[in-house]
Amino acid sequence: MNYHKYKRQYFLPPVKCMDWAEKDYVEKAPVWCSVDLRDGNQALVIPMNLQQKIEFFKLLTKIGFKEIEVGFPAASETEYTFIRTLIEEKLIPDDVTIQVLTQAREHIIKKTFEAVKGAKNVIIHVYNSTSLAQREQVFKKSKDEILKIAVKGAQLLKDLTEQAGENYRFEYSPESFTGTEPEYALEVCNAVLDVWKPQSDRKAIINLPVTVQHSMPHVYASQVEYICKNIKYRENVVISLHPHNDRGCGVADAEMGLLAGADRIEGTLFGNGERTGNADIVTIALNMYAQGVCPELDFSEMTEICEKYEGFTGMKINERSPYSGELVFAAFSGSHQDAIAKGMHWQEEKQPEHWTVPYLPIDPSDLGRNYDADVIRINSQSGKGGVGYILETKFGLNLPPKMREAMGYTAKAVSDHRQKELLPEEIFELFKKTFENTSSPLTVEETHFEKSENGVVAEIKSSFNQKPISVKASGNGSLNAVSNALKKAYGFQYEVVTYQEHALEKSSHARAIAYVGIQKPDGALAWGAGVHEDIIHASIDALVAAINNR
Ligand SMILES: CC(=O)SCCNC(=O)CCNC(=O)[C@H](O)C(C)(C)COP(=O)(O)OP(=O)(O)OC[C@H]1O[C@@H](n2cnc3c(N)ncnc32)[C@H](O)[C@@H]1OP(=O)(O)O
Ligand SMILES: CC(C)C(=O)C(=O)O
Ligand SMILES: [Mg+2]
Repeated sequence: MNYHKYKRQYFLPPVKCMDWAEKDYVEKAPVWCSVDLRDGNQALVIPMNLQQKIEFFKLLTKIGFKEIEVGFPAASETEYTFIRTLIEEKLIPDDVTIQVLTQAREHIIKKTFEAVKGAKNVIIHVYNSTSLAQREQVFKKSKDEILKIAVKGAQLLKDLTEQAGENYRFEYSPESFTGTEPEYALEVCNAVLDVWKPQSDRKAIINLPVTVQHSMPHVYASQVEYICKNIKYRENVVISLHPHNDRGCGVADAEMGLLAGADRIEGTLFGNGERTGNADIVTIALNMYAQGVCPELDFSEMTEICEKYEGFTGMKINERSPYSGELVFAAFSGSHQDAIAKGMHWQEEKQPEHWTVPYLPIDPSDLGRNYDADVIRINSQSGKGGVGYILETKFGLNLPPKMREAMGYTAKAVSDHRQKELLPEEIFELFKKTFENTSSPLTVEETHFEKSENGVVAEIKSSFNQKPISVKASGNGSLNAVSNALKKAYGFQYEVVTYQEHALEKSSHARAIAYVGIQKPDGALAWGAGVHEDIIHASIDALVAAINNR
């Protein structure tokens, strides 16, 4: 591959800007602006239709966005009609500002103003490209000429707003900022601001787009910090970021840009957007949330948000997409399941107010996700912790620790053999099939007990490999007496080393489950379980099943 073909296309600020490095997390939510609805930015193969856009807009307001870029009205009839519909049908909540994008060209700006007539809160966003590549190759204009395009556009926005007697807010983007010399981008932005003369009650937005990502995030942070420190009217200017994701660093650019002093983020749900997408607002917001900072957006109904988003856009959320993907809370590997199950118990008992459960950066239930379905999932990588957790939480079975281990290996082997995940019901069936076998080769058909001086005498009718036998033996309890009778009848050699029981249901007719572990002369363990309303019956079934499992 011919890497000589490429060179770095970004420019560092003329002075070192590193204050961002002193901060380690984003301390407060930025102003969020969703750019999910502008077709040019979304680059969907089939752009959304009017109804889908309206529903998407409603979803965005429900999540809590207060600024929403609703389109580029001069770009297409659908975008124009959508904006008109929002306004004419009064679908814009009073506390939501719509934003519209326009090139710095007179007829396009005029069409944009027509589109927003009658709207209460509007941001008119004007842009032109300032990068070296675009100046040389596309516009074929000098720095001064490019600056004049921006200033002319800014002036027209101001004039048309005054003529309309409106109070629209303005945004300017030096498009391709990341390929622009920072001092030149600053000069252009300052020239635009000199036209607008922003006030505290009508701040201007200067948006620094990562139109194409050319550098590591810390370079962008330095560029942003340079603009923040040197822009005129800083107190009346909102510094906004619009990172795309070409190097896979859209979220990192947004976060580091905020550390560098920015106030606002333009991005999209799940990082959709042209080419590799925009900064993913879901991730940025929930990264904050996971560090105890209120993101001021509500993703508590994530499953519904995902379904709607996929329906509107026709895009698919990747299973590994942070916080939202189907698999992002799933733990398959045994040690992780073990740690999560223990962590959740610890959380409940010791620290309900703070979440530190291993492997789960946030509590899945905060996003409406379900522990049973989403977290502990069983395949060949799973172990006793996960299998035990499923049996306990879904089916009320609290296995002795060593039996959990045996069940864990059984489930793992089946999953490995079938090369598929085992669902909770399949695990339960496997448990019953493996540990509740009271029919072959040993069966116990009848038991009678009498109290004796030292305990109990059991008389049993049983058969082993279809050979029936009746035998009597004593023991210190019923199970011990039956066990002694079976040893006497068939010469079995084992010791009962574990016996555990618990109720399965809460009613007065509750069935009980008994677990029996026996140890063979070679030290190996075998396990059985029995379920019955009578606990003695349950324990004998468990013993028989353990013997059958030797
Ligand atoms: C990174 C971004 O997301 S930028 C925004 C992306 N675009 C959108 O979202 C909307 C989609 N765009 C469109 O549909 C079309 O470009 C339209 C409707 C806006 C304009 O269409 P047209 O005028 O027919 O064509 P086109 O955009 O190719 O025009 C190019 C001309 O505009 C000039 N131009 C391009 N951008 C700008 C700008 N921001 N400001 C001023 N002039 C510009 C070009 O230099 C070129 O000039 P020339 O005719 O002298 O060569
Ligand atoms: C119009 C601008 C902000 C844009 O979408 C980009 O540069 O990516
Ligand atoms: Mg963009």
